Amino acid sequence: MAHVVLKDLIKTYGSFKAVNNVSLTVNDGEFVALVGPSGCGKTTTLNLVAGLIPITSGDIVIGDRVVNDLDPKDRDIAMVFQNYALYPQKSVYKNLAFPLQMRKLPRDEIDKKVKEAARVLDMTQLLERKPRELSGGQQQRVALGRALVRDPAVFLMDEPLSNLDAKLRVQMRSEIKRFHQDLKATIIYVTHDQLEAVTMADRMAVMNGGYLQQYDSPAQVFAHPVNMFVASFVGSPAMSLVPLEASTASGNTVLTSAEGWRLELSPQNAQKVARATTKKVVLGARHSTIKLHKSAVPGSVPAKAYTVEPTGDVTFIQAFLSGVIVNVSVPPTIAVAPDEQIWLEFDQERMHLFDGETEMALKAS
Ligand SMILES: Nc1ncnc2c1ncn2[C@@H]1O[C@H](COP(=O)(O)OP(=O)(O)OP(=O)(O)O)[C@@H](O)[C@H]1O
Repeated sequence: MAHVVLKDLIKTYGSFKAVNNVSLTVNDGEFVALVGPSGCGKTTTLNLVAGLIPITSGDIVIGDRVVNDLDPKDRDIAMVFQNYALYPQKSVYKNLAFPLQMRKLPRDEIDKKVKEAARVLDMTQLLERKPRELSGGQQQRVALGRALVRDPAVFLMDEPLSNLDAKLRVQMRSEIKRFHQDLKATIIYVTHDQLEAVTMADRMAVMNGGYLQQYDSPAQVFAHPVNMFVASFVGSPAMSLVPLEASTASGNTVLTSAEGWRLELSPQNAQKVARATTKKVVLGARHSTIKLHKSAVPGSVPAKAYTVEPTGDVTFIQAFLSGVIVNVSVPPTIAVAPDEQIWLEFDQERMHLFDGETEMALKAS
C-alpha cells in the first residue's frame, strides 16, 4: 500500500475550473472519502489520480513516484466503478483471473490470488457462477475482488454502491469498511452521500465548486464545520441555519431576529461573534441540540411547528423560526401538532455561529 499526495491540483475545461487548487495527502492505509454535491469535482479529482484524464497543473504522487505523466496501467492503482463492468459470459473465477492473465502471471499464482480474494470477500461458493446469476451486492463484491487480485498500491472507488438498493447499500458499506480494515488498504472513495463518507472514511474531503472545503475526520467535520456549506452538507437532517443580527449593549451580546425576539449569548459565544466582519450572524444548530418546549422558558425563542414526522425512535419536527425552517428532534412521547406554537432552546455549548458575509465559522480564538 502507498500514500497519495495531491498538490495544487487543477483541472480546467476551457475557462471552467472543475478542480481548483486541491491539495491533500492520503496516508498509507487510510480510507479517504471525496464527498460533495453533484458537479463539485470529486469524480474529476479521482479520474486525475487514476490518470484517466490529464491534469492541467499540479502534482500527483503515489507512493514515491510523481505519476503526472504515467498511463493508468503504470500507476499501480485499481478502480471500482458504480457499474461493475463484469464480463457477462465469464464465470466469477474467470472475471477475477482475467486481469491477471492479461499480465501473464503463471497459472498457479493466478489460482492462488483468485482463491484468496474469494476467501477475503466470502464468495468462494460463487466462483463458478456467471454474473447474471448473482445479486447486485454479489456482483459488486466480484468487482471489488477484481480490484483486489491486482494487489494495487491504491484502490480508487467511484460511487461503488450507488446501484444497490438502500438495504444492500448499508450492508456493502460495512463490507467495504471491513475490507479496508482487514487489508489496511489505501482507498480513495467518491460519494455524494455524506452518510457513506461519515460512516466509512478515516478522513473526508468535502468539496464544493471544485474547491476543497474541509479535510478532516468525520467527527471533526461534524463537530467543527469550517463554513456554512460544510455545516449544512454533513449531517442528517441538515444543520439548521438561522440568519440573525448581533448587537452588544452593557457587556451583553444578543442575537436579534427580524421577528423581534432576542437571544442572549454565553460569554464564549459572545467572543466568537465579536470576531465577525459584520453584524449579520448565522446561528447553526443540529436537531439534537435544540430543546423543544410547549411554553416559554428563559432563553427560549418562539417558533411554529410545520411538519411532524414520527420515525419510531424519534420524532423529527420542522418548525418555522424567524422565517426559516429549523429541524428539531423529540422523543416519540412528546406530541406536537402542525401549526402548534412551540419554543426552542438552543444549547449554547453546541451551537455554531457563522459570519453572515463570509459564511465562515466564527471561532473564539
Ligand atoms: N469533459 C468535460 N468537459 C467539460 N466539463 C466537464 C467535463 N467533465 C466534467 N465537467 C464538469 O466539471 C464539473 C465537475 O464534474 P465531476 O464529474 O467531477 O463532478 P462530481 O462531483 O463527480 O459530480 P457527480 O456526483 O454528479 O458525478 C461539473 O460541472 C462537470 O459538468
